[in-house]
Amino acid sequence: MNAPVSQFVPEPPVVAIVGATGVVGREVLQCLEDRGTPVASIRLLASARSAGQTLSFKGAHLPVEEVADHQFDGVNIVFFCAGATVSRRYAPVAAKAGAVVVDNSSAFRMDPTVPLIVPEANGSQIVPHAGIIANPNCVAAIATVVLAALQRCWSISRLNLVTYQSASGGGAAAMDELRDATSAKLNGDDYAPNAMPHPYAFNLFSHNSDVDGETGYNGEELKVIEETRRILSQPKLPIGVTCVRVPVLRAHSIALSVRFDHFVDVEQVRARLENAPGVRLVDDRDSNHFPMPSEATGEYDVLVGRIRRDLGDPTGHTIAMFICGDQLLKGAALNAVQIAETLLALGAAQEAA
Ligand SMILES: NC(=O)C1=CN([C@@H]2O[C@H](COP(=O)(O)OP(=O)(O)OC[C@H]3O[C@@H](n4cnc5c(N)ncnc54)[C@H](OP(=O)(O)O)[C@@H]3O)[C@@H](O)[C@H]2O)C=CC1
Ligand SMILES: N[C@@H](CC(=O)OP(=O)(O)O)C(=O)O
Repeated sequence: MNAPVSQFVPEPPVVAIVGATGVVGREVLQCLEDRGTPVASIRLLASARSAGQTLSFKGAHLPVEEVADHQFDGVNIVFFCAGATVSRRYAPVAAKAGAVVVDNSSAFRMDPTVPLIVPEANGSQIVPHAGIIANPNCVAAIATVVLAALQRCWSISRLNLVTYQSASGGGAAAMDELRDATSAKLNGDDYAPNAMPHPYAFNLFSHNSDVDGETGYNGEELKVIEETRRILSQPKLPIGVTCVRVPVLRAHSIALSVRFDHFVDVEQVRARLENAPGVRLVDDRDSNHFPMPSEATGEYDVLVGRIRRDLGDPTGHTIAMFICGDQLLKGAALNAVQIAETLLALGAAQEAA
């Protein structure tokens, strides 16, 4: 699939966001502004439904236009945030026009010619002239920030994850549904689920992706397994995972058990994570204060705590922990912007050489 563009990304680049009106697209725009990422100009693209709207960037009101092939002419970096179907249709067009594509969808993540990147884990795999770079599934992205830090010290032999995924993982429509269904329930009104398959207010349910009839795993779980293996470069790593949708508006949580090849001291794990890039320790046993979605929301770092030996493994080789990350940021927009910033740094280094 990948036909790498030949030139380096210039600084400041011309940027486009496809799906700019969605929850991820809006966060990409906000991240670019908040981080002061160099940008020459920005083209905001979405479906015909949103053409004519405006979004604000650094105090200016920028128009949203309908995506079309010609919109990628002269663009250096395109963030795709509009789902796999749109990425499959337009990402090759953008790459062919000379842009580097940072794709938030699942369309190309398992294509061996497309790098699948979490900068803290495998950022060194970013090549300055890649045509398409894939941004992972949000659970895989958040988990691998923590796992890569551990993997650099100790070899990992097995993983088990249980997720508690927020409405924001389902996009703007799922967030609206959680708000509206909760308000209806509190008012004693009926509410028919629409964006989600089950009642969302004061309830939780197995992740809303399709279930594979043979394995019993749903699509989200299979993505977490495949993508985590790929990012960690451990293609056969045994991983068990159960993904659950919970009535939290924003930020995903993960109960994670990591089995190592040998005995690892809990304090060493804590010390390692305390100094890991993109990670913040929230691990206060005395006050029972551990990671929570309410405290992860809006944060760039992944919060980690409840670090303890997993008593379910009689060998003592397994460490359990609890993680919360704002998946609209580290699981999507922030990760994508970090990839773009790395491309700019590589281009600048090349120019200086
Ligand atoms: N939400 C999350 O936590 C994460 C999401 N992702 C990925 O990011 C992508 C976007 O998700 P999210 O922001 O949550 O979704 P939203 O539903 O909030 O937004 C979807 C966006 O895509 C646009 N869009 C839809 N159809 C088309 C089309 N035919 N042509 C052009 N634009 C279109 C919409 O535009 P319009 O307003 O005009 O309808 C809107 O801007 C998906 O690929 C998702 O898998 C990845 C990691 C995490
Ligand atoms: N992982 C998101 C859904 C999503 O956007 O997944 P992906 O980017 O892997 O298609 C969720 O919470 O449901």
